[in-house]
Parts: sequence; structure tokens; C-alpha cells
Amino acid sequence: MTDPIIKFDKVVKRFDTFTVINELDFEVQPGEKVTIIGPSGSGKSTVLRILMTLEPISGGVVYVDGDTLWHEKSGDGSLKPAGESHLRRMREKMGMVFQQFNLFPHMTVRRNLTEAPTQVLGVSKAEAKERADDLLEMVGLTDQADKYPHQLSGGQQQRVGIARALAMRPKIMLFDEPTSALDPELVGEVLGVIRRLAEEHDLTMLLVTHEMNFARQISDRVCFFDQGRVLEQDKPEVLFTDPKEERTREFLKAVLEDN
Ligand SMILES: Nc1ncnc2c1ncn2[C@@H]1O[C@H](COP(=O)(O)OP(=O)(O)OP(=O)(O)O)[C@@H](O)[C@H]1O
Repeated sequence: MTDPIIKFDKVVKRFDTFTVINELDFEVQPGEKVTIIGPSGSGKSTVLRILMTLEPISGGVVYVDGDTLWHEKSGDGSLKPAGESHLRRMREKMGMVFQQFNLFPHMTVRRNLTEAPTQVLGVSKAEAKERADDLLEMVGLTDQADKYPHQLSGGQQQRVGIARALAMRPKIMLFDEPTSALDPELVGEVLGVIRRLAEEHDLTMLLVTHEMNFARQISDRVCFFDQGRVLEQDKPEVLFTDPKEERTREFLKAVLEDN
């Protein structure tokens, strides 16, 4: 087995006295597609936000791509809280797709894709444009490149969100309920893009979703979260048909009846 590209080692996250992530041990292998499912409030989104450096941890250590995320080594080899430049360097390894798209509203679709590569990575304008146009073709939005986000449907905006994250050439893609803000008829086009990404690329993907059928189709592994821990995890064909834990069974029964 190779070294994990993501590793949570006894990670704790508290908001005041409320413990959201509770001594979490969790690993993802390079290229693995992992889905996190679980009840509302179980800490699923918080795991992604910790990885994207949007939410600091209260305890434990997170490793990404062989380096500590929220810590850096001091001169004597001990770990100290990471400074801004370490966090920035680590953040560049990851791209995140948010529920609410989070596009830059005052920029065209193409500019949404070229802005960070030119400003953050120092990619030339010509190369960034070429990369943007390739990605827009991949998500089927070549003809929307000069429009502004508000001129697009939610499904199109989310496809731009995916392309924008990919424009930074991340090693890891994080998806936080990418279809939950969409009208039902627009969900399929976004899941189609994610499915294609999963099938055609060796990107590591970590997804939080309520789309159980989708999770079943694309995941190498599904993790059931409960109270800030992984209660149970397995290949989708096992977890969805023969869960071991009562809590997992109850959850799946409730969500699958809803669908
Ligand atoms: N900034 C914050 N301050 C205080 N509490 C927070 C904050 N962010 C999240 N929480 C709480 O932490 C818990 C876990 O939140 P999180 O968003 O990770 O859950 P989730 O499993 O993704 O849930 P959902 O499926 O509803 O999105 C929730 O109870 C939430 O209210």
C-alpha cells in the first residue's frame, strides 16, 4: 500500500464547547475516489473545510501529500502551527467545489478560470486562456466563455465551478454537496461531469454528497460519518447492501426511502 495522500491523525475540531470532529482517524490513498455520507451535522463538510484550510483544527495532525497541513516543523523538528505561506502552499494542492458555486460574479466565465492561475501560480495569460478553454470544452461550456455567472443556469455555474477548481491543477479535488443547491433537472449534468472526471483522471477525489446512487457508482470507498467519526467504511457495493452498523442501516433506510 502506498502512503496516503490525505491523513487525519486523531483530529479534533471544536466550536466553543461543541466537538464536531472527534479524534478522527481517516486516510485517502492517491487516486482514490472517496465519498463521505452521514446525517446532517455529523461533520462531513467540516472535514473538507479543514482540508481547504478554511477551518483550523483544535487538535491532532492533518497530513496532505506527505506534509503536515496545519503545522510546520520548527528548527528542532517539533511541530508548530503553520504560518500563512505554508498554508498557502499546501492549499494549492487542493481544489474545492462548493454547494453555492462561489464564482466571481463580476468576471466572465473564462476570467473566473484564468484569474487564480495567473495571479497565484504566475501562469502566462496565453497559457491560462488555453487551459481555460480546454476545461470549458471538457465541461461542455465553450459557448458560454464570455458570459457572466448570473447569465448561466445553476448547473452551468457549477460546471464552471468544477472547471475553475481544475484550472489550478490540484492533486486533490474536494466536492462539498455540489448538487444540493440545484433544481432537480440540473443535477444530472453536474454529476455527469464529476463522473467523467472520476473515470478519466487519476485525481484524488473526496466528495460529500446526499446523492446515494451517484456515490455508489463513482466511489472506490464510502465512509459513513456519525458524530465526527467514521463509524463504518467499505466499498460501495458492501456498504450500501450489507452495512454492519445499526446507525448506518437506519440512515440508509431513511435516505433511500426519500429517493
Ligand atoms: N462556524 C461554526 N460555528 C459553530 N458551529 C458550527 C460552525 N460550522 C459548523 N458548525 C456545526 O458543526 C456541525 C457539523 O457541521 P458540518 O457542516 O460539518 O456538518 P455536515 O455533516 O456537513 O452537515 P450537513 O449535511 O447538514 O451539511 C453542525 O452541527 C454545525 O452546526
